[in-house]
Amino acid sequence: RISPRSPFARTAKADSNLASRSISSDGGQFAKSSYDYIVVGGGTAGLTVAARLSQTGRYTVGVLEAGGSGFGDPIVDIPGEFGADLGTKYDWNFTTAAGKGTNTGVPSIPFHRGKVLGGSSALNFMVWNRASMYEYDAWEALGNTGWNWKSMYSYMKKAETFHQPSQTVASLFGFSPSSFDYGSKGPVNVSFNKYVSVLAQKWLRALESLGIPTNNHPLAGNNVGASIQPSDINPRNTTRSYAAPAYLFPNAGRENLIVLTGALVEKINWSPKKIGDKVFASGVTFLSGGKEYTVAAKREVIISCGTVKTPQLLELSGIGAKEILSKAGVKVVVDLPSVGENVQDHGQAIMTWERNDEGFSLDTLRNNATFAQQQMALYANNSSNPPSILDETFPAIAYVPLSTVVDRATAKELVAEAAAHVRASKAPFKRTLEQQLAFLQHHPEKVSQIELIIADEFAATTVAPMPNKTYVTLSASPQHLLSRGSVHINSSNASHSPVINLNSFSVPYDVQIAVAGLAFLRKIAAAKEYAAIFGTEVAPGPGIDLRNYTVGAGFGVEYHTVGSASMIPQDQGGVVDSSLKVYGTLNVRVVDASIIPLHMSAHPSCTVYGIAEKAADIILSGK
Ligand SMILES: Cc1cc2nc3c(=O)[nH]c(=O)nc-3n(C[C@H](O)[C@H](O)[C@H](O)COP(=O)(O)OP(=O)(O)OC[C@H]3O[C@@H](n4cnc5c(N)ncnc54)[C@H](O)[C@@H]3O)c2cc1C
Repeated sequence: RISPRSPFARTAKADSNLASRSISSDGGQFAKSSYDYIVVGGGTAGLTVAARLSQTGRYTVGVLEAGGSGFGDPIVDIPGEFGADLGTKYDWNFTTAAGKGTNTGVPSIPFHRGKVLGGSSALNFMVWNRASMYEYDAWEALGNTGWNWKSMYSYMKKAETFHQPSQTVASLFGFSPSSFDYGSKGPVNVSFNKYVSVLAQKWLRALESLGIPTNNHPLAGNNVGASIQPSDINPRNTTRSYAAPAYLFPNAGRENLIVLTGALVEKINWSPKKIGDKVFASGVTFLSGGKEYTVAAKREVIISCGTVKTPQLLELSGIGAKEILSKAGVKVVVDLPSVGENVQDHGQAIMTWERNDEGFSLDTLRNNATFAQQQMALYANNSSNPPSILDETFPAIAYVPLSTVVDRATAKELVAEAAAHVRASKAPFKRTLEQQLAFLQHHPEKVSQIELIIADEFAATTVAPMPNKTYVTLSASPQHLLSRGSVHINSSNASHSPVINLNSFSVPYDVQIAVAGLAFLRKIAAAKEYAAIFGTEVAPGPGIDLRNYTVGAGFGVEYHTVGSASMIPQDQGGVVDSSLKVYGTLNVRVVDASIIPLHMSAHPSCTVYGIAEKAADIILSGK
């Protein structure tokens, strides 16, 4: 199935690039060469760093990706199909561990990660945004010179090309973006939805009526307030602009960039030579077509497997806590106890209502086959008048401080509770908690604690949608949980999933924030702008205890996992240094969302591209 508007459906050049030897599934052929850089994982960060390293022409780059290509598949390409590729062959289909200890009762949930060229950028919901400047500056304050807002802003801009919305779209949203806030020459296309739902049209006014100011520059270093946000969508053909079409397909003809799909890397191989007590990677071992191969790296091995598989690969290669490795039967190469620790995600609690208005929503695609066909025809024609509902994602978002969702006295009590937790914490990551506390104490109105989103569809997990009904969903997502989770191996087999312990609500403070956010959603539902739209609340529904719902049946996360190979000084619990080199190694780096030491109030993909852009410059500068 090829999407009617696949970015490359009609370009002979791209087809010949794809057919060229640059992208293949022939493991034997791939292993015949050695590469200056081997990049493990052809996902968001992996394809970015591979494209930039090969761009110079000086180096050969070999990328090993476990998944295949989603090239032209409508469930990947069509924005309004977001979510349709979850649970498919493009997904690792992990499951989280059920909560234990103080987290008891939090259920195990499906945990999605991309297993496809482009990785999770092919699966995500295309929200394109950045956190506040304070949150990036906190990475530098943790001991990472040069990792600050100024630098990250320029690298995030380097990754993107911004497209202005049409006048009609801008006036429907009630918002005119400034192109100065964005980049103009990068591979990822960033634009505003062409289809503007009635919910999004009323968003800014509804939130203003609740005291949340409109922010017209949410991607320029201050994200607090209600805003209309862009998505990583190519407006020329309204297709997802993700790492594969942005960084790989246009460069797939490069002789020095070779990509192997269907290749599961099992471990890093070590040279017998050491320098001091540091080990040197000679290459990797991988499985392809049922056979095992080794391939040599002349300069470096770069791990870009994402927050779940990166710590797994490090541990399978002998880098990790010796107790965990020994238990799984893996020989210790570098005893680095922080691998797989410091895992952070954004929690997510949602409320769904039946709609009283007669309008369409994304639910109508499910309810009405004629409507679905009409919308697909509009989509295939790239119609802008009227636009197709399949052009829609999630433009209406707000980032808010604690003072929005609780009164001043409660906010003060919550900050005191957070401070007590941080003071008592003995975790090696105490400094990350202290930085987090500084957000609450020193920048209470400038660093957002909760994200609010409105969605034009049913999204509840505790009940099923009724046929022929349409729905509206609101979500509240705590952005700075104090809880920390882990990802570790319990087997030496690379095909087995690691144990994902999100541990999301193990600190009572986190539960209170999530519940306060959830309760605030009812205020949005009651805003006069939405009076004609919001009907009966179907989830959680009247009478359901919000706390039990948040940590029980309604538990969810935003799949924004970071931190499992944190960039922090080694004596404070780090896995990589500020040049992204793994401690104890001479030539292994991690380049992906795992290195983020402290979570931010943003959807991470824009930041991950920025990290990979910066990493390429660090590597090329010889650091
Ligand atoms: C459902 C969902 C919704 C999301 N929504 C948004 C959103 O709207 N906006 C946003 O900004 N972010 C969103 N995110 C998060 C964002 O997509 C990720 O943070 C980001 O893409 C992670 O990039 P990465 O490079 O770290 O990992 P990935 O992009 O996941 O790349 C890792 C790659 O490594 C490969 N790999 C792993 N192990 C191996 C191995 N052993 N051998 C070979 N290959 C391997 C994988 O198959 C994958 O291709 C969402 C994520 C999900 C899952």
